[in-house]
Formats: sequence, C-alpha cells, structure tokens
Amino acid sequence: MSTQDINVRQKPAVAATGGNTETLLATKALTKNFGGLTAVDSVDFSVTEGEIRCLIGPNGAGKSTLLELITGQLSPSEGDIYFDGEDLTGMETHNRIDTGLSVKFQSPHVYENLTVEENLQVPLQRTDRDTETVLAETLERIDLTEKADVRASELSHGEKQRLEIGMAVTLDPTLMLLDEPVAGMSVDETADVAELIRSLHDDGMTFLVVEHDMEFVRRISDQVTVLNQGEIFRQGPIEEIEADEAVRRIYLGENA
Ligand SMILES: Nc1ncnc2c1ncn2[C@@H]1O[C@H](COP(=O)(O)OP(=O)(O)OP(=O)(O)O)[C@@H](O)[C@H]1O
Repeated sequence: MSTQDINVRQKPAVAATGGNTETLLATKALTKNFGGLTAVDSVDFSVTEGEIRCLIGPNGAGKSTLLELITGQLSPSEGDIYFDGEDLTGMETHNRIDTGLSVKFQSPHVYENLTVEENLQVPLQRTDRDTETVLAETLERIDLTEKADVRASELSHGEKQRLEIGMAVTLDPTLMLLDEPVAGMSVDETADVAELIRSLHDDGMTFLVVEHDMEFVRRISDQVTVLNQGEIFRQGPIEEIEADEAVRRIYLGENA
C-alpha cells in the first residue's frame, strides 16, 4: 500500500477521464442457497471502475446476501467473483480487503470507547500509509476534525456512520461497499453522507451501495441495479428505473 496523499489517487475517476470502462468487480453465475431457498440466483453482475452503483430491491431480494458473498462473509453455493482481475472466490475476507475492497456495514461498527482519531488508527495499523497525513485528511474529509479527541460513544448516529466510512477510507480502497449507509439518518445527515461519497468518487473511488432511500440513490448514483427474488430484474440510469412500471410495482410502490 502506498503512502500517497488520499486526495491524489493514481486512478482518476471516470468523470475526470471521460471514458474509462474497465470492469472492476464481476460475479459469474453467483448463487447462494439457504436450504431450499435461493437467495442469490445465478447472478452475473458487474461494477465498472469509477462508478457509483446502487443496488436496490424489495425486502428479501438478496441484496445483503450478494454483498456478503462479495466480502467473503458468505461462501457461494455456485459461481465466481472477480475483483480487479483476481478471482476472490474462496479468499478470506481480510485478504479481500488487502486487494483493495473495503466495506461499511449497515450499523456502525466503531469502537465506542476509543476516540474518533483512535478509531481511524485501527485500520491504519494494517497499512504502511503515513498515519499523520492520512489521519488529518480523513478527519477533515468526514468533517470530524473538531471531534478528533471525542469518544465515539459521544457521537450522533450520523457522525458514527461518517466515522465508519472514514475508517474504510483510511485504507484507500479501490472499491467501497456500503450497506444502507444512511439508514436511520436525518435529512441533513443523509445529505452530508451523499456529499462525502460524491467527493470520494470525484477523487477516483468506486462504490457499490445497497440502499432503500431513493432520494439518496437519486443524489449519488447514475446506474442502478434492481434485484428481485435473487435475480437481476433491471439495470439502468436512475431516471429509467424510476419510470419503469414493473420496477415500481415490485419495489418503488413501497417507497414512492
Ligand atoms: N443466514 C440466512 N439463513 C437463511 N436464510 C437467509 C439467511 N440470510 C438471508 N436469508 C434469506 O435470503 C433472502 C434474501 O435476504 P437478504 O437479506 O439478502 O435480502 P435483502 O434484499 O438484503 O433484504 P432487506 O432489504 O430486507 O435487507 C431472504 O428470504 C432471507 O430471509
């Protein structure tokens, strides 16, 4: 891992270069059975370098299962996962993180008794990045510089979520996986996280985001994948997805 400034990434965003279409993550016929239930059903899914891809779908569609297969918390029943040209299938979660994959789960996984800065130091122990520089930049980026010495237990829900995104950011991942990053947040907190994601994206980070909050999806993503009953139901720009009657019936009808 390099000690580069986190604001100066080696791989520029698609937005900045205007046309990189390299596939970063790909699943091939990925399947997960839980007994008689097929939660993820032969899914061919890909994320292109430089994009913010949102994964939506009704409750029980298989979104979290797909994410957990990608992170390695679950093993597939069948199929393969490729990331940055490497076959991840069968690789342990911590080794996947070393390939440039980082994840932030739905509920904050911060260390309540540690300060904000100490929390950010935990993932940095895995790397040879310049701790002082990365800490200062990450604190500023997640807008918690003023609270660097405050215990995580004292933070609001939104601040904890930003801190956990910050912990993932310290690893300078190529692909960030976020599971419902704005669940339970106020409108203002949601806007802050949207801004944080967009700014990380502008610096070249690729995102795969599972989210129910359609206003948030509209703010951050161009391309959306709709999962239904373990299968890809639709993929396309957010405007098309929102205008699609069949999608509205299976999903947006609940939230529109
Ligand atoms: N460990 C498990 N054991 C058995 N069944 C499971 C397990 N995990 C998930 N499932 C089932 O797999 C299906 C897909 O669940 P999953 O949590 O992936 O859906 P989701 O799209 O993330 O839903 P939500 O939006 O409610 O979080 C559901 O029917 C769920 O009950």
